Amino acid sequence: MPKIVDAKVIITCPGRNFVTLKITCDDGTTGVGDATLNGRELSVASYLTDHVIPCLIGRDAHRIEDVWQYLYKGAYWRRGPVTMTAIAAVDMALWDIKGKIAGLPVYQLLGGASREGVMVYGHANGTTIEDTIEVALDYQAQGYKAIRLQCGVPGMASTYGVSKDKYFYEPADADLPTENVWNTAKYLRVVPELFKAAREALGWDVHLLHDIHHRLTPIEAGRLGKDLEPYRPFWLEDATPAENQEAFKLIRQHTTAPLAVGEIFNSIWDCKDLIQNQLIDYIRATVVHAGGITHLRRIAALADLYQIRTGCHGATDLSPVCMAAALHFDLSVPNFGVQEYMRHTPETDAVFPHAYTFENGMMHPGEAPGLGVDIDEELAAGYEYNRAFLPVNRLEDGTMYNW
Ligand SMILES: O=C(O)[C@@H](O)[C@@H](O)[C@H](O)[C@H](O)CO
Ligand SMILES: [Mg+2]
Repeated sequence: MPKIVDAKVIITCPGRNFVTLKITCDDGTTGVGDATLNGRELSVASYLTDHVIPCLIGRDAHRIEDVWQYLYKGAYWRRGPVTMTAIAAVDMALWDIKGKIAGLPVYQLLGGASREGVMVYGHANGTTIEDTIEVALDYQAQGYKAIRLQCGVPGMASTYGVSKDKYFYEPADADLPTENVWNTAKYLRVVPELFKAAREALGWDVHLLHDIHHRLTPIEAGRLGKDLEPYRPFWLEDATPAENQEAFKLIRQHTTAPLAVGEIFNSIWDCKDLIQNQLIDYIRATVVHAGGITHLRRIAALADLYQIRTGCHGATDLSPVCMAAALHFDLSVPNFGVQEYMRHTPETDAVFPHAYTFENGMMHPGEAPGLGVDIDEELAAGYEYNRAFLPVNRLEDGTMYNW
């Protein structure tokens, strides 16, 4: 059996911070796992270094399920983004090792391909509706079958999802949290206009998505969903903060717009009621923040009972290691919906050489044994950690709000 003899945490910052766990076995096989938690990277690095790695040394790397249960139940303090991101990194690395030793890409170990490729969605954003449509047309020309639309809000200095750079969106933009300002009424006026213009420019053969980013009350989300129904949104994401899973009942009473939630969920318990009461249509939990491939498969299996599909988070603050693992999961899971794909910069891609490919709106993890991704430690060492916080958000009167 491949015994774990070493494990280390690599922190690198090729334009943004990434945390990677690398596990080494006595036969020399190594595996990598993404452990990046945007704005809280060092918490996960410490959890791994100080509390997880000492317990890994000497264990059988093939015992993925037992290691998962050991790290989950053995922590006593269960769940939470830091704990579950650390467990996810170990899980990804062990699947990587198992695939390499078996000489198979991880998707083959998960039951093989259930489809020819993974449909992904890109991010079209712009200060104005016109700017956003222009970028969306470019994504359509690149072959994307699904495009997320986020535009600026007249009268607001900034809003979620709109960046200076139209193709690379990194919200963690300062050494201390940037203060954003929010006005729901202004936002609710512009989004229906955006979707109307998008359907006129892009037609009906492309999926259009939108991320509300936790900023509406349930009834406001019901209002927006109703306003967007004529434009057939593929989904409305994070319509309202999901700590109260019941809140989605109120949204469901008012709109048939499909709902997607879950990128900030870290376990099946966060989404169990949403799934069992069919309050959502897509579950966005990810490999890196929801306990790895092992746990995400359980979430997807529960969702499948209720015809809910996967729509994994895939922002640039999830590293190429997570993207590779996600694509193996996406290729195999029966109730796949769509995969978010915010391209990484060439700088990041150079640090994380990978086998996955993009072509004509679809992605594939490749046939390399394991996850088909690695970290170039020499290159990584050249990028010092650079503290960066996600912004905070306030209403115009100064009231703290959801970012
Ligand atoms: O759907 C998304 O991709 C967003 O919600 C993310 O950009 C999110 O804001 C970041 O991943 C937070 O780090
Ligand atoms: Mg989101």
